[in-house]
Order: sequence, then structure tokens, then C-alpha cells
Amino acid sequence: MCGIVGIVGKSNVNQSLYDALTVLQHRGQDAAGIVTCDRGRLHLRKDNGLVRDVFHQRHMQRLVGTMGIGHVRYPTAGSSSSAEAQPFYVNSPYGITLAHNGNLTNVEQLSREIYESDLRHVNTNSDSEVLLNVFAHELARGGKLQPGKEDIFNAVRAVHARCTGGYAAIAMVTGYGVVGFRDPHAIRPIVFGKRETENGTEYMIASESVSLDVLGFDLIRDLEPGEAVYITDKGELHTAQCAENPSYSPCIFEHVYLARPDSMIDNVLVYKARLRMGEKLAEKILREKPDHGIDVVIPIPDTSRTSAVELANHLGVKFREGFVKNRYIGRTFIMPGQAARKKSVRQKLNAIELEFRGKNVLLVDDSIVRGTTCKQIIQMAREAGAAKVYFCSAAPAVRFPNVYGIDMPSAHELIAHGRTTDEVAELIGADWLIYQDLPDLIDAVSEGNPKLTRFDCSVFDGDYVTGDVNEAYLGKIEQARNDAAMSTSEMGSAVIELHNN
Ligand SMILES: O=P(O)(O)OC[C@H]1O[C@H](OP(=O)(O)OP(=O)(O)O)[C@H](O)[C@@H]1O
Ligand SMILES: NC(=O)CC[C@H](N)C(=O)O
Ligand SMILES: [Mg+2]
Repeated sequence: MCGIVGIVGKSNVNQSLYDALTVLQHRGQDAAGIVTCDRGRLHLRKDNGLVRDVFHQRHMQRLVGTMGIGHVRYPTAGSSSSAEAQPFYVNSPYGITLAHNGNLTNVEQLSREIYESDLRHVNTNSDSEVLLNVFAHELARGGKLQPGKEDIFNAVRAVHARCTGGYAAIAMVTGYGVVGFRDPHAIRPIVFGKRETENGTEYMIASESVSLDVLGFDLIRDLEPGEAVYITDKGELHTAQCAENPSYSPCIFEHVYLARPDSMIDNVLVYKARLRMGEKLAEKILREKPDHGIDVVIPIPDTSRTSAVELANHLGVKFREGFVKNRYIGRTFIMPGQAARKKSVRQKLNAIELEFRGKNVLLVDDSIVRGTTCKQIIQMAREAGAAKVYFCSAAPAVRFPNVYGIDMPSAHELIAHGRTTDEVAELIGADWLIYQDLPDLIDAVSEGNPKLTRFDCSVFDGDYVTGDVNEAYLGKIEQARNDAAMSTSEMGSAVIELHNN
């Protein structure tokens, strides 16, 4: 779940792209990049690090141009080397740059085709570079000196025909415009909006609506599954359905954890979905343990706060902030490597003893994935003197790997994989553990938009909506991307493409 953004403006877009990426930082902390287009010339800056560390004033000054795209990365394919920071660039045709959120599931086959039939070279292990080359090859097949909107849409149609997996992408065709497209299942989110300026209308395409809000753009809508939006450098906006059989099944984990609560995704306010998750979890607790004896409900900052507040309201129990979060430490789950994740939990959260001493506490998290957070938190609650430590998760047990752009490639790293709830409770040291039921999670989100009847819930139920994910595939990515394998896979950081500012 990287963050992507594209702007076609009426004056330099560098600052707006920077600001939008800052707002999307929660979607990727590993690398950041911006490319702008100024009268047919591209200017690129990308590197590992947070947005504020990658772009210094001297870089910003060189990023001139009235259209551009940007990316914040959380690696889910290849390595976390700076060579795989985005946007990626290909020279032919026209000079195309691309920023991608998601993961392709047929990248091996595509890489072969690109080399053997399309006669193209890909220089990294990133699936996003493959996606760019497929798009570029298909656009080249149009053979036009000046591509029009139909040429762009036809290239997206061909991308959908060749690529499988989850992808929301924004590509810039040098000198012509910016195109955003969403995979035929709409797994990853992408929205677009506009803002009026004295020089005319400006358009933005982005992963989450929050980046439109903060920059004064009005949300127009989400892209539909398989749909593309193309904004020309003159500021004309066109949309087209580019998939043969589109079917809405967005990733439900966006609502659980990935997205910011103030974002609207597929017409659902994430904040309200999380409130409903809390409400439904409270009902389950009251059903299963009517005389629960809970003295206080305590969230595990940050993401679980919203559901924890509503859970406490419905239980009729006090809500207290028992853990203080160090605001200078990022999200731990999206850090690469288990050692960094483990160390960060303790640096990030500290307990206020007063809220624990002698009490039966209910700790609330949005999800339990590897169990890194909850194990340490429960121990901290005990050290702070809690009498009983109950733990609940606003999402069901995560038992299956993710293959669509969340870095959970290895089933064996998931604490609930092959374990019952009681076994997980024992392992994390909780006196009682309660998970949300999947139908309740689905209701919590779809109550915001009844048109959403299907979601990608694969991490909870092992049902992969693209239909091409089997045991053999899962075995392969587990081998290639488990924590131990990743720690030895770093590659060099040579960037063989655009001059990096
Ligand atoms: O079981 P685990 O493998 O530990 O993963 C789950 C935890 O990771 C996330 O928190 P994170 O610190 O990434 O971000 P947050 O501040 O947004 O809650 C999530 O909110 C859970 O707390
Ligand atoms: N989290 C993502 O969306 C990652 C995009 C792409 N697969 C990469 O690894 O760079
Ligand atoms: Mg958390």
C-alpha cells in the first residue's frame, strides 16, 4: 500500500505534490519520489527516506513544471533498495513515468514476455517497473506520433488484459498528460478531484481523498474497477471503462488499518467504518462475556483509537488513553524487517501506570498480524500492574498471506496462521482474546455503501479475488519474501534511468 499522486496544474505543481505525499506518508515510509514535466523535459528526485528527508530546497527548486506525479513507497516486491524507489521511467514511447500502489500476481510471466516478445529491458526486481513497461509497450503499439485519449485508454485496456493482481497506478506521458487507472477488481484505492484557481481548473489523482482535502481539491469520485481517468496537459479530463469484466471487490484491510480515518474510500468514510467495527465488537463481547468485569478500555495508538472509543461507549465502560505514543516514530507494521518492528514498538509506546494498576483492562487493536505489537503491549500492561489483561482486535484473525500490496507474504510469520483463538491468546499472554467476526467487519464497511457487496478479505479467509493465486504461487512468494530471505536480498542502488536531481 504505497501512496500515489498526480497533478495537472496551471502553475508549478512541485509544492502541491510534496504536500500531498506528506499527507500520504502513512502509506509508505521507505522511499519517496516526484517527477515533474516542464515543456517536454522531465525532472526527477527520488530516494529512500521520508518525504521530508528526500526533498531538500535545492531539489524542490529543480522540480519545475505544471504537471507531475509522486510516490511514497512501502515495498511489497523486489527489495527496499533506492533503485526501486518510484516513479519509474522509460524512454520510449514519449517518455513515460509511473507510480504504482499494489502488487502484480503474474509478474514472472510478464517479465518473460517483456524480454522475449516486447524486446524491453527491466533493470530491477520491482513489479512496478514491469507494469510501466507493459503500459509503455501497449502505448507504443498505437504507433501515433501524438497519442490521443483513445490511444491512452487502449493501452490501459491492454494492461488489464495482460496484468493480474492489485494495482492503482498513475502514469505521466511526457508532454501529453497524466493517466490514473485501477485494476478490474478495484483492490487498491484511487480517487480524483479538482480545484479552481485564478488561472483555471487543476486536477489531482491520488490514493486517498485526504490528500485532496488538505490541498483544497474537491473530491469528484473514486475510479471504478477497471476505469481510467486521463487529464491532458491542457487540463481536459476524460474517463473510460477499460476492463472487460469489472467487479468491485476492494481490499477491506484499507478500512481496518491502511487508510487514514478521514479518507473516503469507495464512498465510505473510513472513520465511520471503524466506529461501526467498535460497535460490533462490543456486541460480540456482550454476547460472549455478559459479566466481563472490564474496568477500562484502552486503545493501542494510533489506528485502533476510533474503534476503541465506540467499543467503550457501547460497553458502557470508561475509555482511557493508557499508552502514550512517541509522535516521532512512524508506523511499525510497515517497517521492513522484524528486528526493526520489534524494537520500535517499545520506543513508540509507553504505559501510564495509573490506568492499569489493579484494573481489568481491555486493550483494543485494529488488527493482530505478526503479534509483534500485542505481545509487548500485554507485557507492558502487566508490568504496569493490571489485574487482568483482555485483548481484542477490530478485525478477524489474519491467517493468510496478502498478495495485492500489503507486505504479508509468509503465512508462517502470521501469529494466527494454523492456530485457534485460545492458542493465540496463550502465545501473546492475554487472559482473554476476542476477534471481530468477518461478516461483522464486512457489514461495518458496506453499511457505508450498500453497493459494495464483495471485498478482498483474503488475509482473513484465504479467498483471493483475482482467482489466480494457488498454493504453488503462495509457496513461491513465501520463499522469496519471508523476513530471513529479505534481509539478504538488498541490491545496489544504481539508478539507470533519468538523471536524479
Ligand atoms: O501484529 P503486528 O504485526 O504488530 O501488526 C499489527 C499492528 O501494527 C499496526 O500498528 P502500527 O504501529 O504499524 O501503526 P499505527 O500507529 O497506525 O497503529 C496495527 O495498527 C497494529 O497495531
Ligand atoms: N505497497 C505498494 O503498493 C508497493 C508497490 C510495489 N509493488 C513496490 O514494491 O514498490
Ligand atoms: Mg497499531
